[in-house]
Amino acid sequence: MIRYTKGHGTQNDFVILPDPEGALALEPAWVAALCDRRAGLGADGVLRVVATAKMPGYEGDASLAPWFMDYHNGDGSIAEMCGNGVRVFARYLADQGLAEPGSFGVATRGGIKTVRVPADGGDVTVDMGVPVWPHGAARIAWNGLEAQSVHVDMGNPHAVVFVDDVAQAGPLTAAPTWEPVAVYPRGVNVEFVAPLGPQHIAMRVYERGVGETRSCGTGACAAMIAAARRDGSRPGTPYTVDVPGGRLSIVEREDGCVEMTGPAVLVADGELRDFAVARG
Ligand SMILES: N[C@@H](CCC[C@H](N)C(=O)O)C(=O)O
Repeated sequence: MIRYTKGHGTQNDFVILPDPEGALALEPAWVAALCDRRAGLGADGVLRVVATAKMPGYEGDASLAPWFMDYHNGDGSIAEMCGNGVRVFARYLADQGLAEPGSFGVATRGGIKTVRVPADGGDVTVDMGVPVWPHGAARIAWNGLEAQSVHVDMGNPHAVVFVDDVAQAGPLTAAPTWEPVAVYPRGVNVEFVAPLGPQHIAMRVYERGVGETRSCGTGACAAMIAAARRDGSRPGTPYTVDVPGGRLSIVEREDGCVEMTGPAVLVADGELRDFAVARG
């Protein structure tokens, strides 16, 4: 039996799989079956909890971040970073006694992220590092519409499209396309961003490897950076990003790092049966 915990950050939901020895082989089809909302547990992605020292290919200093967040999208593909995921992962480590509440490092494919987990169960903050902006631009097409995007790299790629109202994005049931194709050789997450007030934006997202989700932490940071550049805001100016699943507070610090704060909730613990059999 494989133990799991289910959690979410602003309704971007994850199955957390503790695997300290790195013994589980997460085949893409198995991950996709687990994340299937009818035949599986259902989730936007999987967070495997592996001791950093046991993570093949990881070359960083495991003493700085003893736990590695092995993130997989709901379709089984692997992404470099997940901003909501790392906050939920940090909550899990503190909840399980694998890390002391307070400030600690989490190893990810996008480098070590420093998180702050309050002991009282309050919102979790993550230092997302320095965004790369602008990193090219593309013409995004979706639902018969087209617009120019701003590319912001948060460790993973984001195309931010400004609209007057996020409802204009329409039903995001199919992946947006882009031209020139070479701008995003590994695919891209597309954020639709509309103003709500001073330093306050709304965002909907079509996530690479998932589809439309209720929130995306790296996407919210990319949206905030694109909006702050467009507004001419100075570092240190806090922004509020409303997503369908809740609210995130984001600030670009004076040192250039982006800090994101929001809820990180654990909702259930359980044991998995054999999904290969259950699905067949
Ligand atoms: N939901 C995540 C982002 C997950 C990865 C993304 N779909 C990608 O493929 O880059 C977040 O909260 O950042």
